[in-house]
Amino acid sequence: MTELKTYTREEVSRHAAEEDIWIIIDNAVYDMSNFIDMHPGGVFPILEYAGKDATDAFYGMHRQEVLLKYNRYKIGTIEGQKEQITIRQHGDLSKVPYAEMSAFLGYKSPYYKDSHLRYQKGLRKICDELKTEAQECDSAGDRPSDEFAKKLGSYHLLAAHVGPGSWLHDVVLPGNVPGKEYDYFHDMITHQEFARWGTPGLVAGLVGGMTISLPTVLNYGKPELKARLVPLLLTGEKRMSLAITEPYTGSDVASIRTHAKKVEGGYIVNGVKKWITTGRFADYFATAVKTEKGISMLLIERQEGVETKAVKTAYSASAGTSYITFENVFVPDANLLGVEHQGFRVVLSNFNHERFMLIAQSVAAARNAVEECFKWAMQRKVFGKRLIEQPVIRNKLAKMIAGVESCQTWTENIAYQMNHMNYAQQADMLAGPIALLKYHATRMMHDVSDDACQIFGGRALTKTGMGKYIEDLQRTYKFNAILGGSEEIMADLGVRQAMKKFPADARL
Ligand code: HEM
Repeated sequence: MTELKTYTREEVSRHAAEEDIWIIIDNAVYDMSNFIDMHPGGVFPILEYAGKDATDAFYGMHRQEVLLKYNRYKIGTIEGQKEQITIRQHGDLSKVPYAEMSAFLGYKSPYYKDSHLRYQKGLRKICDELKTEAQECDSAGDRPSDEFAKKLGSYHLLAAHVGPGSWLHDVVLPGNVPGKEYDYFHDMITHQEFARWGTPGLVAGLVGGMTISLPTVLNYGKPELKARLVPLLLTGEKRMSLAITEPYTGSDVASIRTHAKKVEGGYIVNGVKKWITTGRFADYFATAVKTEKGISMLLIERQEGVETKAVKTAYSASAGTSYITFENVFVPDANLLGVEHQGFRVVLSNFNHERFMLIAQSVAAARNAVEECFKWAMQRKVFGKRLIEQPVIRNKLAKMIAGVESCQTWTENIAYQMNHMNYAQQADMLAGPIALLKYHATRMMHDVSDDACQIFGGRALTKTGMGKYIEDLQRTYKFNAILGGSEEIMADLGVRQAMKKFPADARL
C-alpha cells in the first residue's frame, strides 16, 4: 500500500473549486473532484465544505461505513493530527455504554466462562466479515447463496444454531471452543451475534428455518434418515424448513387439514401450508399432517407434486417465506418422524429452544437499537444542540436501556436453568418462564422500536443511510411477537403453567 501524504489545513483550503475540491473528515483528506457529480446527496452539500473540515456535517448525514466504501478518495491525512473517531474493525466490541453484554466488558458475572468469551470473540469476527454480504443479500431479497451457507457450515455455525447436542461433539467452534463445551450460553451468543447483522429476514431464511425443523429429524428421525440428511444440512449443502401452519390455521395445530393417507410402504400427502420460513429454498420439509387417528410428522423431500411459491411479507424475501402445495406426494414409511398419530409430541418438543432463540434475537436487536440511538443522539445536532441534551431523548434512552438489560438478565437466568435441567425438567419447569420471557422481550422490542423511531425521525423510515437498522427493526420486530407463539398465547401459557403449580392451600 502506498504511504498517504500529509497536508496542512491551509493546503487543503486551497482546493475549494468544484473541479478541484478537497474536504477533511476527522484527520483524513478526501479528494472529491471526481466524486462530486456522483454524490448521492448532490453537489451542493459538498461544495459548502470545499477546502474545509466537514467532520460534523459528514457524521450528521452518513454512517461510518460510507467512508470505508469510498476509501479510494482518501488522499492523505492532516499533519500532526491523530484520528479522533475510531473506525470499528472486524471483531471489535463496541465501547458505547450498554451496546454490549456487560460480561464482555469486564463486569463480573456468575455465568460466563472463558470459553463463552472466546466463542463470542471468534464469532463476532466471522459475523463482521460476512456482514456486508449478508446485508446486500437481505436488501436484494435474494436466496442466500450456497457458498454463504457452506461457509457457515465450515465454521460449524449451522450446527451451533440447533443448540447444544451430539451434533457438535466432534467439532471445534470459533474461539477454539470444543463442541462438547457448547451450552445454552454459547447458544444465546450465537443467536445474538447473528441478530447484530440487522437482517432478520435473511437470518430466518438462512438458519431460522433449519433451527426449528432439524431437531425433528435429530430427535425423532430413523437412523438411516438421519445418516442421509443431517450431514447435508449441517454443511449447508441442503436446506430444510418446518411446515406446520396453514391458511386456515396458525397456532391451532389440531385444526390442520393437510392429510396423509396410508398406503403400501408409506403415505400419500395432499394439502397446503403457508408462512413457511425457508420453504421457498428448502429441499426438505418437516411437515405436520392429519393421519387417521391424529397428527403425524413426515419428512417430505422436494419432488414432483411439491410446489413452493413466495409469500411476500414485511421481511426481506431472503427469508424464503412460502406457500406450499402438496399434491399426491408419496412419502415412504422411513420418513415418518416419531410415532404415527403422535406428531404433537414432535411439534411441541422444540418449542422451548425456538422461543429461546427468538428471545435472544429480540434482546440483541433491541440492544443494537440502543447503540444506534445513543450514537445518533450524541452526534446529531438540532436547534443548535445535540439531541442528547434534550431530557426527553435521555428519558427514552433510559427506558430502552432498562428494557434491554432486564430482558438480558432474565435470558441468562433461563440459559443457566437450561444448562442444568434435563429435557423433562425443562418441559415441566421452564415452558412457563420461557413463554413469559418471550412475551416480555417482544413487548420490550415494541417499546424500543417505537422510541428508536422517534429518536431517528424520518431516517427511521428510510431503508438506507443513518436509520437503516431502525427502519428494519420497526418493520420486522412483529415477527418475533408472532412466530413461535403469539404474545397473547405466551402470556396466557405462562400464567396457566404457574396456575398448575399454585399450592392448593395458599390463601391471602
Ligand atoms: C467522503 C466524502 C463523502 C462521501 C463518500 C459521501 C457519500 C454519500 C453517500 C454514499 C450518500 C448516500 C447515503 C446513504 O444512503 O447512506 C450520501 C448522502 C448524502 N451526503 Fe454525502 N458523502 C460525502 C461527503 C459529504 C459531505 C461533506 C456532505 C456535507 C454535508 C454530504 C452530504 C450528504 C447529504 C445531504 C446526503 C443525503 C442524506 C440523506 O439522504 O439524508 N456528504 N453521501
